[in-house]
This record gives sequence, structure tokens and C-alpha cells, in this order.
Amino acid sequence: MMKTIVIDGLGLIGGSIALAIRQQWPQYKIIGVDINHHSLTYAKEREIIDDGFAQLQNCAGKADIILLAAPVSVILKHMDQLTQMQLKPGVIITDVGSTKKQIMAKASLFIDQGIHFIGGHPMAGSHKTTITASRANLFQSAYYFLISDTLNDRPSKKAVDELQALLFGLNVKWQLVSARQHDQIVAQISHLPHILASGLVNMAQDEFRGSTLSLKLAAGGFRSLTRIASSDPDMWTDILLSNRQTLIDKIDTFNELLQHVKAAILSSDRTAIRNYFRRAKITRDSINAQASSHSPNFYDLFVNIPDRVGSVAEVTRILTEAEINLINIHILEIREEINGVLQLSFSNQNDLADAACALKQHGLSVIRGE
Ligand SMILES: NC(=O)C1=CN([C@@H]2O[C@H](COP(=O)(O)OP(=O)(O)OC[C@H]3O[C@@H](n4cnc5c(N)ncnc54)[C@H](O)[C@@H]3O)[C@@H](O)[C@H]2O)C=CC1
Ligand SMILES: O=C(O)C(=O)Cc1ccc(O)cc1
Repeated sequence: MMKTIVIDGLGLIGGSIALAIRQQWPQYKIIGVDINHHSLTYAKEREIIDDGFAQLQNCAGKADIILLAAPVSVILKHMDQLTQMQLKPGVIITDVGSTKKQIMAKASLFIDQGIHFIGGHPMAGSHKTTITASRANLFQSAYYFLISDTLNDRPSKKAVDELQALLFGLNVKWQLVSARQHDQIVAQISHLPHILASGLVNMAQDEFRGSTLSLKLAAGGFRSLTRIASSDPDMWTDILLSNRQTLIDKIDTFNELLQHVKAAILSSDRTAIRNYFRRAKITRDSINAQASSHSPNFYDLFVNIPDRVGSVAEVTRILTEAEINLINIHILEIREEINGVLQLSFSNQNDLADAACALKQHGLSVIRGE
């Protein structure tokens, strides 16, 4: 059956979902909405969308499914606007916003109109934004939250089935939670870390101001811990302001934790300091162990690469030529004058074996992951 999908906000997430729907359901019509005409042109030229509009009101009435994928403040504004529009009977509206309580509070407006609203949030993405960074496999094996608050009746179950079928090609693991639970979870594992990463970068910048030393000295730890400080400032302002109280509480708790470490250092309490690191190490190690024992989502290969311009590109070129689908690429260690290590992730063992063979043939040294 032909369906019309409207994606409002054609950036990293909207673009990646459009690509995945395109692959899975080539017969569906995908309409993109974005205030940035470059995104629309880019998407049309690459046939990611069939048609593009600058305003949601110009196409929302044609949609069987509307996916809101703009920044959170825009999602909220557009939800208000949608309640004033003439929409198809049975339309499903969903969103991908990073916070859920405010959005789900507004979703009650739709219930009175007999419209299904399904709150959603894919737990994958990147510090890179805009449609140019989008890719069909961005969400491969990631968790995708669906918000249980408005999904209690039978018609909603049918709507959820329809949404999950639409997004089948994302290859995500669905996770049902309440909006409250959701905002608590993501405050801890996503929002607070973003605040801290940017704080570390700002503090280091202040420290080095007026000195000849610079952030170039930063080793791998600082770099990997602060990668997300490169995320989009506007998007993150929206996120923090839509999860205010939870984040205020989290910051207080983190403050207490820092005070605890400070006290341990002040009193040279070796045991307390060691326990601080030991407890974290056990937990952090177990995240990797859980991921590999429950479901090996990724098959990893590690490649030593020489420190020279273009060596990462050479690896990806070899894989592209061999038509091997790379799920993820991560630079683990790359410092000036020292060889680097690339972590390459594949979705299955065969791809991994083919990649190892192709890279070896080109003289690269590879190590298989556990
Ligand atoms: N970046 C990430 O890793 C993740 C982001 N999210 C959420 O997904 C949503 C989109 O994020 P990204 O795709 O990363 O951002 P993005 O910046 O790549 O894309 C947002 C798009 O929305 C467009 N836009 C802004 N105002 C608009 C308006 N009034 N009407 C129509 N389009 C408008 C922008 O021009 C841009 O193309 C946000 O709500 C974010 O919180 C969710 C999961 C991961
Ligand atoms: O870049 C990263 O690692 C992220 O943390 C991506 C991300 C950003 C926002 C979300 O709501 C979910 C995931």
C-alpha cells in the first residue's frame, strides 16, 4: 500500500530516518519540511525525499504519518499548530525529541481529536548535525524509546504496530517507558554528560587563556570524554530547558559527588579515592561485557593505521570497493607522530571476515575484537 510520510525537520535524525524508510519502503512517498532550503535541496537532489516544503501546514493534510524531527522547542510549537490543521482521519503523529515530559503533556491535545500521538526517541545520533551527516544505518542496534503514557487502548496498539513497521529498517531495539522515567534516564546518561563535557572544555580553555599551552596537548581521554561538546548549541539549549528540574537535581547530586572526591583528596584518603575509581571501573567494564554477552550487535575489527593524511579515507575506500557495509568507524587513538587505531564495526561475522581479508591484502595490520 502507498503511504505518505511527512518528516518535519530534515536534519541528522529526520534525514537518517527518511533514508531508512526509503530503503525499506521504496513505494512510500516521503515529504520533507524544513525552514532551511539547503536541506530540502540536498534531500531532493539525492532523492531522499520526493517533495519538500518550508512550512508544515502546506503538506500535513496529505500525511498518513507525520514525524516531528526538529529541535524540541519547534516540535512543541508545531504540535500546537497541528491541532489547528485539517489532517487525514487516522493519521499517526510521532516525534524524536530528546525530552518527553513536555511533549507528552501537549500530546493530550490530540487525544480529544482522535489523533494518535506516539512519543519516541531514538538513543543514537551524533555530535554532527544537519542532513549532510545523515545515514540509513545511524540507528543500527540502538535503543528506541516509545512513551507509554498515551498508549493504553487498542487503536493505539495498532498505531504502534504501524509505526514500528514503518521504522523496521532502522533495526532498533524498542523500549517502552513513561515520559517521567524517560526524562530521568536521559538526564543521567545523556543530558548531564553533555553539560559536563562542555564544562570541561570551557574550563580548559579558560585555564590556557594567555598561556602558550593549548588544548592540542589533550590526550585520548580528554578527547573521547568531550567529543559531545561539539554538539549543536541550539539543540542542547532546547533539551536542557525542557528537562529543567531533573537536571537541576542531577547537577546537585554531581556536586555532592565532587565534594566527596575533594574531601578524600584533602584528607589523603587513599582507600576512598581508590574505591571511587574501582567502583566506576567495575560498572563501566560491565557495560561492554553486557553488550557483547547478550547480543553481539556489532562485530569489531581493529586496524592499525599510519599517522598520515588520508589513511582513514584509504580504509573506507578499500571497504567500499569490496562492497562491505561498515556500520561504524571510531578513531580510538590518533596522535601526531604516533600510529593510530581504528575500530571498525560490522553487522555480521561474514562482513568482518571479508573486511579483514581486504584490509590485509592492502598491507594493513588488523586485530579482531572479542
Ligand atoms: N542529534 C542527535 O544525536 C539526536 C537528536 N535527537 C532529537 O532529534 C531532533 C533533531 O535533531 P537533529 O536531527 O540532530 O538536528 P539537526 O539540527 O540536524 O536537524 C534539525 C532540522 O530541523 C530544522 N528546523 C529548525 N526549525 C525548523 C522549523 N521551524 N520548521 C522546520 N524545520 C526546522 C533545521 O533546519 C534542521 O534541518 C531534536 O529534537 C533532537 O533533540 C534525538 C536523538 C539523537
Ligand atoms: O553523540 C552522541 O554520542 C550522542 O549522545 C547522541 C545523542 C544526542 C541526543 C540524544 O537525544 C540522543 C543521542
